[in-house]
Amino acid sequence: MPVNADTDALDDESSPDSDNALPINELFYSLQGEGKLAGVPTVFVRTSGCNLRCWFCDSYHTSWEPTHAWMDIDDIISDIEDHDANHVVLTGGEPMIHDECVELLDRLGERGYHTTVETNGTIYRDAHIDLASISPKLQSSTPTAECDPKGDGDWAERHEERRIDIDAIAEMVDAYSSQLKFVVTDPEDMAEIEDMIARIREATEKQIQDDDVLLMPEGMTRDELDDTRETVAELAMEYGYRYTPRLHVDLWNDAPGT
Ligand SMILES: C[S@@+](CC[C@H](N)C(=O)[O-])C[C@H]1O[C@@H](n2cnc3c(N)ncnc32)[C@H](O)[C@@H]1O
Ligand SMILES: Nc1nc2[nH]cc(C(=O)O)c2c(=O)[nH]1
Ligand code: SF4
Ligand SMILES: [Mg+2]
Repeated sequence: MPVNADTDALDDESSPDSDNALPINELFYSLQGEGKLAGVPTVFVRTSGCNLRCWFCDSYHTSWEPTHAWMDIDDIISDIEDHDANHVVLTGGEPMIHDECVELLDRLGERGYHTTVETNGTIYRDAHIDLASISPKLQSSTPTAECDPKGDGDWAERHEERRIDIDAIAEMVDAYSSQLKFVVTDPEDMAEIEDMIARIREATEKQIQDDDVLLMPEGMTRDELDDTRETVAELAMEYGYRYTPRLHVDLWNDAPGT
């Protein structure tokens, strides 16, 4: 049976038919919308289940109310191969909570795919990863009662305890090419970002360049991004970090499968 690193991660009691399966919320072909590879045609594999609960999570049905079908790794690879792309993004939810993501990534690597993993940086795994796209979660992501989409703040304490593991982030930075992609909700986030980058730099053997650090405006829809993107672009110029758009939101708003 697949083992999840976190028992809160999957609320659904359904179980897979085989040992080599992952809970998949969606699999689709689009353009990479975020980060250094924005614009590259990519197949997205979205696992279900997360060890955190950001109030703003744009993938609500992988975290707050996880839904999925179990898919054998063979079938996931076969669906990926139906698309004419050599980039694959493994995302979620939090893909690294699942042991089986290692086999999927290694098999994609053997087939010559470029793999990006979108991760919150709390769990390190040794796997074929061409780009670790690490998005450490700031205090402003915590689902307090005022912003919790379920309205009760029940997850605030667990989220706060788990959201940062500097050693896990440093291990990823040492092992893989990486980018650090911070969701910015407000200029006040910058102090925490600066502090976190200093702590990660101290913990790694690698040089983290300023343009490996990306600021991404918070916003699930074009309207929401209209309120945040310019401020975040100006913060990127002020601090010398890189700005990343949310190209898929600019192009397709919050349409499913984009
Ligand atoms: C849904 S998460 C899945 C991967 C992993 N759990 C993580 O958080 O990095 C994919 C990416 O979307 C970002 N994200 C989620 N909700 C967002 C929002 N409302 N605005 C901007 N970025 C968001 C995350 O920070 C992450 O970089
Ligand atoms: N087009 C597109 N690009 C993305 N890059 C990271 C995404 C994610 O949800 O992890 C994402 C996504 O959901 N869509
Ligand atoms: S860590 Fe990622 S998937 Fe989990 S709640 Fe936050 S944004 Fe959503
Ligand atoms: Mg997304």
